[in-house]
Amino acid sequence: MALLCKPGFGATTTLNKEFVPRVCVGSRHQSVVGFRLRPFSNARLCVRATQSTSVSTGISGQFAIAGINVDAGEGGLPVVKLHNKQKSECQIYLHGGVITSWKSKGKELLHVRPDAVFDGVKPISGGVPHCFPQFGPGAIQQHGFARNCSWEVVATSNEDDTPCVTLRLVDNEYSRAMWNFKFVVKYSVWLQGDNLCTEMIVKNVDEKPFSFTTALHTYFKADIKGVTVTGLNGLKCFDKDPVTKEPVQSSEDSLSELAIYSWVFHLSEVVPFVACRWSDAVLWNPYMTMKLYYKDFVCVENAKLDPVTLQPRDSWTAKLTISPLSE
Ligand SMILES: O=P(O)(O)OC[C@H]1O[C@@H](O)[C@H](O)[C@@H](O)[C@@H]1O
Repeated sequence: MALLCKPGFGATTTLNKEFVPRVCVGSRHQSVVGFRLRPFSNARLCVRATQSTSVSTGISGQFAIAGINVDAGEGGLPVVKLHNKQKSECQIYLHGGVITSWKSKGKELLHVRPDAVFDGVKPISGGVPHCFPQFGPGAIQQHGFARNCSWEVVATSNEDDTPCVTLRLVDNEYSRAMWNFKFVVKYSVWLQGDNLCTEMIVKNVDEKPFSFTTALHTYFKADIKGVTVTGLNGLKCFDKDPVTKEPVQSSEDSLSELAIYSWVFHLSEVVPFVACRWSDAVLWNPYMTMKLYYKDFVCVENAKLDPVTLQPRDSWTAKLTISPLSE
């Protein structure tokens, strides 16, 4: 299943037959997909995103401070761990700059695929991987190279029990061989109360313009038999499910709040939402192409699918806050 949703593009839905997996959005697809999809009011995870025009992270400080540790993780790869007094925790691997774990009050909310490799070469499949500078297939490798490059820590802070780390990725020989541009991406991850927050800033430090597409390809832990994703109503959808026979959505609206209802999240209450630079959403589950383990997660991805063009010295910023909603 792959469903790409964009705000404000009119009333039609385009179906693309190239891809095998299936769509599961709400109960309308019940008969197509062959499993039951139902919302659970006591089980909700809200994905919200906020817009920012600022290019400053406002973060400074030493690396090893209270609330922030670095360890050797799987495969001996360096992993940064954040925790706060509200019992939120997360882990970010420098390989790929990927958040592999986010726990709220002891409950894991992200999913790392069982076939994920931690060899420092291939991308780590799961958690919150980057797709940059290309989302999906295209001129360079699928989902770009940022997810299999080594990011560096450039700042840490922990003010008001808000542990934060800022990672940086800059062009190198490997990236320039595929995508011949000089760039800097800064990616900050922090825990604010129960929320997991990120800010991504892409800066053009070249002398020529460049364009990119990008996404945070988030894998949420979920029992696929009991999951519903809401917030996609009214968006134009590009549906890669060859089985779907009719448009998935029909009217115009804007991408606002996305919420995931699943057995796994024993959570409730909606969090307010503000529109974002992550203007698009991608809903994906591999279904039978990964038949051993498609049941345990749903990807709800925050994306920018229309290319962003940056002139020299310009930057682009997008923020995301993911809020578990307590009972
Ligand atoms: O398998 P990858 O490269 O990690 O990407 C995961 C999936 O990402 C989705 O967004 C794509 O629609 C799929 O085609 C792809 O398989």
